[in-house]
Formats: sequence, C-alpha cells, structure tokens
Amino acid sequence: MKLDKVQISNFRNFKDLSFSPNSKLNVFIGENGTGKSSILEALHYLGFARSFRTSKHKNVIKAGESEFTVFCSSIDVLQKQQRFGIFRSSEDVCIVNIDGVKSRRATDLVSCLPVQIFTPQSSDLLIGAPKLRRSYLDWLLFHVEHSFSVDAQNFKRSLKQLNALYRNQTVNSNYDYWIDLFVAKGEWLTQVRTELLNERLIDAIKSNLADFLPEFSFEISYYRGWEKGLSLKEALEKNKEKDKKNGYVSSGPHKADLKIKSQGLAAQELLSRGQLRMLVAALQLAQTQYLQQATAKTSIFLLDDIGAELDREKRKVFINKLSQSGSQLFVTAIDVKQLDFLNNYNEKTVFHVEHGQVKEEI
Ligand SMILES: Nc1ncnc2c1ncn2[C@@H]1O[C@H](COP(=O)(O)OP(=O)(O)OP(=O)(O)O)[C@@H](O)[C@H]1O
Repeated sequence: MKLDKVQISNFRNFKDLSFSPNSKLNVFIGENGTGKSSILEALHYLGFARSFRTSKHKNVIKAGESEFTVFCSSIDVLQKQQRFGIFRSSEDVCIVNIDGVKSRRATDLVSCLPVQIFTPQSSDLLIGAPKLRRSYLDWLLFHVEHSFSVDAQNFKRSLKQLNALYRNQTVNSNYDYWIDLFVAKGEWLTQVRTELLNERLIDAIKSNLADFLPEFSFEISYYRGWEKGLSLKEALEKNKEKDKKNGYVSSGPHKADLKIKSQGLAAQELLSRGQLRMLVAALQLAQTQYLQQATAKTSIFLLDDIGAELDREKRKVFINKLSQSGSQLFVTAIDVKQLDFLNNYNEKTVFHVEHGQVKEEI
C-alpha cells in the first residue's frame, strides 16, 4: 500500500495542505515548530484513528476551527486505487471514509492502512507497561488474521464482564458463560500470539539485531499471563477467591508480556537509550517484514526525528532495511545533514516545511 496523494485540513498549524508522496522515501525538513511531526501525526490518524502525541483529539484541530480532515489516495500491489479519509470534530464526532462509503467505526479505516511509527518515545515499547508489548503483537495479528479483531473483542468483553461480576461480588448464573468465553478466547489469544512470536518473529528480530546490535545476544520469550503448569481454567479457579476480593481477574492473556533479555538482564536494564531505540527498530522492522510476507501488504512507516539518539551508521542501516522491506517511508529531520547518506537514494522526494506549507524540492 502506497499513498500517492495526501490532503490535510485544519490540523495543528496547517490550514490546507496537500502533497504527492514518493512511493518510496519522503523526507520532511524544517526548523523547530514548523509542523514536521504534525504531518506524521495526520498520517498516523489514517492508520490508528488517533494521534501518537495526545489522547485528546480536539487538541490537534487547528486553533479556532471546529474539525479536521485527513484524506489520502493509495495504490496497492495490483495497482488498485483507493481513497481513505478521517474527519473529527471538536464535538468528538468521528467519521471515516473508505472509497466514498462513510462509517463511524474507526476500525473500518484502521484495518485498511498498516501504518507504523518510530519516534524518540518508541523506547516506551521496552521500558513502558506490558500493554504496549501486547499491542505490538496484536497490531500484527490484527492486520494478518482476518478474524482477529472479532475474537479479540470477544475476549475483552468476557474480561470486562468478569471484572464487573467480581467487583460487584455478584457471581451469578452468567458467571459460567463468561468464564467459558474467557477461557476459550484467552487460550486462542495465547496460542496465536505464541505462534506469531515463536514461529515468525523471533528469527526476524534476531536477524535484524545481528545488524543493529551485533555486540549483544538476546533471548526473547512470551510470558502468557498465568502460572506455569496450570491451564487457564485451573488458574482462574485457583485465584477465584483472591480475584473476587480484589475485584478483577488476575490471570490470563491480558497480563501477558513479551520479555527480552541479554546477558541475563532485562534489555531495558542493560541497554543505552540509543541501543534501546535500535532494539525497537529491530522489533518494528520484523513486523513490517512479516506483514509483507503474510499479506503482500507493505507498511507506511513514519520516522519522526530520526536524528535523535541514533548515530549516522544506525540511521543508515535502519533506513536501508526499511527500504528493502518495501515500506513507504516518511522521515522528518531538522537538518538535511542528518540524512546526508540519503544522497545515494534516487527514489525520494524532499519536502521543506515552512509557514504552514510544504514545498517540494526540485
Ligand atoms: N491545535 C493547534 N492549532 C494551531 N497550531 C498548533 C496546534 N497545536 C500545535 N500547534 C503548533 O503547530 C506547530 C507544529 O508543531 P510540530 O510539533 O509539528 O513541529 P515540528 O516541526 O515537528 O517541531 P520540532 O522540530 O520542534 O519537533 C507548532 O508551532 C505548534 O505550536
């Protein structure tokens, strides 16, 4: 999937902006505060229906305006053209548009465009809560497995219902129904995540790490979220009284985690900030590579402030590998010098961002 036209209205400091991206590499250069990250943020709305910088949608609407829109057209591997858009108002109305068909379900849009983002905050994937690492696996499953979204929703629904029953101390006749659903979907979720990691991702991650951080060796494993040696049903039974007292379900794939160790230590305890970013880069690159293998879809990869904490050689390796994976890249930098190695790239477009506009370098 490659974007070939982007139109952004009333988004951050942009009134009306349109540009035609290069199918391979797009570089946005501009001084602080000119709007480089905002362009990536607008593209992020197409892939996630939300920002990567704020949870408050109204904050991205241009000051003094009451709604924003982001539109794009894209071409897939079969040269089929499609149009996508998202509209959000300050009243919190969200409408997505797929080839002229409007819907209020953001997932309709999100499932169409695989967008990935790499920013200076991406190390949160390793130092932040386990939820982020579960999302790392689930994002890929969502784009690769057709029924993932529905089954994962059913799992979430059963968890929510069980938590409510425990919280209200009302273990009634519905309890068995929700337990059965929770166990069935919980075991399925554990299985698909484990298979994805063990059979698809670990080798790809390690192969990327051999280029990114050759001085380390890593062990990558999945903690499924409940005690070893017990089935999920047995773990629920064992913890039932404690869970009722606490008002939530303490065992299950909602407590799972992706563990990455080196030299016997958790990676986040051992690696420097730049090294952590390279580890995240290896993880994200493996997502892109597998997405392409499994679906023939290529991702739209956003790299914000690529210069931060990555030395020239690491930036170069990362961008080279992303290009090889067929991703369409959108890269921001303050100074073109941070990206001088891109001079060898013939297929690229450089945009200069200034005064709420972008100018394509000729
Ligand atoms: N809702 C809004 N309405 C209008 N302008 C906004 C709004 N939100 C942010 N801005 C402004 O938009 C500009 C763009 O910010 P952005 O973070 O995209 O810049 P940047 O080029 O990525 O900067 P840096 O290089 O410092 O990271 C900033 O000047 C900011 O003050």
